Amino acid sequence: MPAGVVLAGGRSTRFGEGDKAVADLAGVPMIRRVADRLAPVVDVLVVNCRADQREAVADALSGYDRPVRFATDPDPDEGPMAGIRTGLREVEATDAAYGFVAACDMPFLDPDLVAHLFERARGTDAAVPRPTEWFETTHAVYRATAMADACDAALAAGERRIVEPLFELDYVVVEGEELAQFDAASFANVNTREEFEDAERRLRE
Ligand SMILES: Nc1nc2c(ncn2[C@@H]2O[C@H](COP(=O)(O)OP(=O)(O)OP(=O)(O)O)[C@@H](O)[C@H]2O)c(=O)[nH]1
Ligand SMILES: [Mg+2]
Repeated sequence: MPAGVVLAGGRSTRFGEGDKAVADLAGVPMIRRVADRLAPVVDVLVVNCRADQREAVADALSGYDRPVRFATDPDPDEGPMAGIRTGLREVEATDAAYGFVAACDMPFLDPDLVAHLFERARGTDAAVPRPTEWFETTHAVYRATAMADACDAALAAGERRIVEPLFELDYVVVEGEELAQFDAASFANVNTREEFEDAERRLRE
């Protein structure tokens, strides 16, 4: 019974006016697009956001196909690693052992790739794609307890890079040919207005 975790606790500073999580992207709030792409492959969705975002996010997700649980960081603005920790703690409160963690700004997520990551994570602590030289740590499956514990330790040590807790885990990397069978757009994320408009054009094609 896997879970999805959507990180939405950021301030969208590059985006500018408004919260990109709930911005209307070609007729659908961006976070709803992410949630809809996850619906076929998760049983429950955890949304990590600040308390002041919750009402707008709940609106954006109203009528969603899966149960939605909100998870709010004890302190806001501690960065995405804190969001992963908080989201995965909420996953622990469900009967899911694993969570797929995604940023709220990835409207082209490939559900087949997410399903594949769940499969590859089985028996390990994480399955992380590496389409380039970088690990896609906000597009990865984690064993909830293992990663949440590792994030807590990293945060306590003042570390902010998400690869640091990952490197404490027993993880598999999905790359090369194995990754090539899936849609590379899955990793596309929207930070600026320009990227937002590009995504709109693509969705309207
Ligand atoms: N919980 C939590 N999540 C965060 C934080 N900062 C970023 N995120 C989330 O992490 C993901 C990737 O972050 P960014 O793409 O940088 O988003 P952002 O920080 O809102 O945007 P910028 O202000 O332009 O950097 C997004 O889904 C954000 O919502 C934070 O301080 N706390
Ligand atoms: Mg940021």
